[in-house]
Amino acid sequence: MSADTTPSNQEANPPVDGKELIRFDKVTKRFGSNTVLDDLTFGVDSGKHVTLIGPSGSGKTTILRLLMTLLKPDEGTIRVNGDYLTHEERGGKLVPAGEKHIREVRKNIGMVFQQFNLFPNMKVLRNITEAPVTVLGLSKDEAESRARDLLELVGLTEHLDKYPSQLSGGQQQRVAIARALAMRPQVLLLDEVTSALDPELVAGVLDVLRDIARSTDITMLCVTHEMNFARDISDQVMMFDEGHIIETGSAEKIFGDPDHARTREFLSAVL
Ligand SMILES: Nc1ncnc2c1ncn2[C@@H]1O[C@H](COP(=O)(O)OP(=O)(O)OP(=O)(O)O)[C@@H](O)[C@H]1O
Repeated sequence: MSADTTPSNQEANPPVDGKELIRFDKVTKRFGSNTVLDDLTFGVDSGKHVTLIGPSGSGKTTILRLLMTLLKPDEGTIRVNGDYLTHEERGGKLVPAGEKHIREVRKNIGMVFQQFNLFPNMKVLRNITEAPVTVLGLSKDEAESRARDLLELVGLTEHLDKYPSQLSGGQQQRVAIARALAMRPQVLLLDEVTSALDPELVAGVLDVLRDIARSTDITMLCVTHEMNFARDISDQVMMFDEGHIIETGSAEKIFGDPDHARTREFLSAVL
């Protein structure tokens, strides 16, 4: 990692607003000569539902992948709940984070992908209990009780004994949502979770997510092309274009009366 990615030691115990859960500070991400995120700074408050919108290739998924530590920023820092994702404090100094630190921070973050990524050789119940048992150290009984509650929430109680291949895409995606929530993360990242579904299965998955947004205090970061869904659940919408957030505001503001011409152009193409 280059020196300029290391925050100054003065920032080792940064004053993080009690309500702020996620903070990107001057984050730049490049793939070769392609600068995908350019000196990006933003924060997300705890409990908020934030939707990232913008043209294809504008860097939305890259934000989620950075938060999952599937990618590392070339410059800048990312904090979740005050903890640096890519650095840790050792002997009063901030140094590049080790695997253990990254695993700890990651426990706070759940992600649901476009492809459901379930374990094909495990039944539904085990798909949901596996990580709580192996990563969090829950007993099998505790994990199963948590999984049963979540299966009820996503409307799949009667399918707990099936393999993923015996379920529809929409049902598999609802299992993936339950699996992410079983870790009780503070943040749920949703990356185009309905894009791979047949159109008739989309509504069921979005309804489950609407329910979760309404009934839990989880912080959500959502990349979606489903603009009606975005309008329904979002406390805040961020419009991305070429690696920058060009406009952000309430769903009412962004969908109803955006300031930026690029936002109007984008929305008129997708709405
Ligand atoms: N692993 C990678 N290697 C090289 N380039 C990448 C990689 N991942 C993403 N990119 C590039 O980064 C840019 C931003 O991609 P990203 O997936 O974040 O965009 P997006 O806004 O989510 O787009 P979409 O709406 O199409 O999913 C694109 O130009 C993409 O080709």
